[in-house]
Amino acid sequence: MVALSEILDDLVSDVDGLFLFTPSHSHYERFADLDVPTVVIAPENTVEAEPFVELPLQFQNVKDRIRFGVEGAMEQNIVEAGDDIACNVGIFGGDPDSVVRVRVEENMRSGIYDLFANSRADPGVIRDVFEVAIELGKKGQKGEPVGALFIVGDAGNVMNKSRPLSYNPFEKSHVYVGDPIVNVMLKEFSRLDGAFVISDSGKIVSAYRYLEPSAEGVDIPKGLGARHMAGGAITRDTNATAIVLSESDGLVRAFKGGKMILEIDPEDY
Ligand SMILES: Nc1ncnc2c1ncn2[C@@H]1O[C@H](COP(=O)(O)OP(=O)(O)OP(=O)(O)O)[C@@H](O)[C@H]1O
Ligand SMILES: [Mn+2]
Repeated sequence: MVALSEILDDLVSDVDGLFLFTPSHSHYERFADLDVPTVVIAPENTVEAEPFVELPLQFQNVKDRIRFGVEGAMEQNIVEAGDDIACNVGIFGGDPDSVVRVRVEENMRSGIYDLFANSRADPGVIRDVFEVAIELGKKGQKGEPVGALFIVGDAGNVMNKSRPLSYNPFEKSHVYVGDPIVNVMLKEFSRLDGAFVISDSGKIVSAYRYLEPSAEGVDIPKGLGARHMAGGAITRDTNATAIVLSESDGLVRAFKGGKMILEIDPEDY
């Protein structure tokens, strides 16, 4: 007879680190005297862990969640290419229920961490816009699916590469994304054409912008239409990040540097 734990031991043997995703206090404490470095990846550092990587969204796709943690830890020089790590994540529900062994490699970088942490706009602004797009994707506009295009950061350059489709309802206002009232306004205006332009600090600069970026060298998945092309392309032409809700498939996608970085289904959030 062989004990199961002996065989599964391979999964964690000789790892260079343990990544704990959103552990409870008691779960975290069990690893206090561990002989390998422990990194906590969570929305908030409630366990006061060091090192810690802040998770802006509870990515439902486990690969996205792990990539975010690994890329964040690479950025903080906690791990490097060639390291093997064990990731303790919760797949069904919040509590960690699984162990995934990952070899850290430079070419596994998807840009998911960079998208939130190192965009022109503040990380909180990127997260707030994601939240609006997710909410809009879940509920639609009066029950009907709706699309929306948010161009976040580097607003001066974005304005220079776009033109108004209609009068700008945000012309003289000083309103910021993340404010619940503003989120209601964004949802209301999403029924109409064009893009929202949002500044680095989250100020809504304009609605109804028709983007006119050069689409040269833009690498976006086939099958996506003009909204996604324009959103993707403006992120190559400027330092903005684009967050796009598709009316046709209901997914939220993010583009940076002319590339699609992340794709999520609002129904999972
Ligand atoms: N260059 C652009 N700038 C701003 N908005 C645009 C631009 N091109 C298209 N749109 C907006 O996107 C809407 C949908 O266009 P289209 O169906 O071609 O895009 P799509 O990428 O297929 O998006 P969806 O998945 O939502 O259908 C248009 O009605 C328009 O409001
Ligand atoms: Mn379409």
